[in-house]
Amino acid sequence: MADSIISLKHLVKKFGNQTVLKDINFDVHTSEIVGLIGPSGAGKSTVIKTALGMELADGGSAKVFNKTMPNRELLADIGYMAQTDALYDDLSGKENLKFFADMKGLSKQETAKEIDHVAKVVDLTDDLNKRVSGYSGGMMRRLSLAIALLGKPKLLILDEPTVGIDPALRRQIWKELKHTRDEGRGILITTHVMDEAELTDKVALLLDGKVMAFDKPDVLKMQYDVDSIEDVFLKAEGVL
Ligand SMILES: Nc1ncnc2c1ncn2[C@@H]1O[C@H](COP(=O)(O)OP(=O)(O)OP(=O)(O)O)[C@@H](O)[C@H]1O
Repeated sequence: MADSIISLKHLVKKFGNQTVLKDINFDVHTSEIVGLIGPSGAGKSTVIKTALGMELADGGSAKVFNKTMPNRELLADIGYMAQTDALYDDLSGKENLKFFADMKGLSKQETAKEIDHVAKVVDLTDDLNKRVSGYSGGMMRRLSLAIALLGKPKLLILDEPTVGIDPALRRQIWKELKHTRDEGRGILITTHVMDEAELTDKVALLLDGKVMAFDKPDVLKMQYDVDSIEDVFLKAEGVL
């Protein structure tokens, strides 16, 4: 059995009197891409932030690499792409990448090689020397993804990484994610694009503060007796 790299057990998160996460249970293992889907406002980002220790859980436990986050020692092992870009606007794309490579403790030689690679994956090679303030929204998303990929972290946590990215590049990014998975690393990804959910190894469907379904896309389609993950989603929501 592959190692569990994210383990969420009976996780509860409240904001004021709103209980967003009621009882969240699922694991992400090495060599696995887990897709977290659910309606807008269901709590997908909250699951991620609580797992990463950016939000404090009100109950249950969230472990990453068997440790409670935040944990500075694990920084280099996790590539996190948030839903909103946290970039330095006054710096160029390359300077941003250098800054984050430094934070992750990459050597100078590794940094140059990695920047070259991640820039190619997100198709930003020709724009690396432009200041981020002049980037389009999609370019900023791509730079954020490139930063998350830096240094081949053992775990990637990506919150809506392909928003604003066109289909050809999206395909290229998924190729890289599968390659990452095949190298024995793990990925937790949220998406609104149901075609992308089909590409994951397991889908966690978040509804009413709980994971209503968690299994391989094909198994879920069989269970719900439908042909697509989109229809699984709609049936679970009671729309179909
Ligand atoms: N810091 C916060 N303070 C108060 N409420 C919050 C906070 N963060 C999230 N929420 C609330 O928790 C709920 C879940 O938000 P979250 O961003 O996790 O949903 P999501 O599934 O990621 O949504 P989307 O798909 O639209 O990004 C929402 O009702 C949101 O308003």
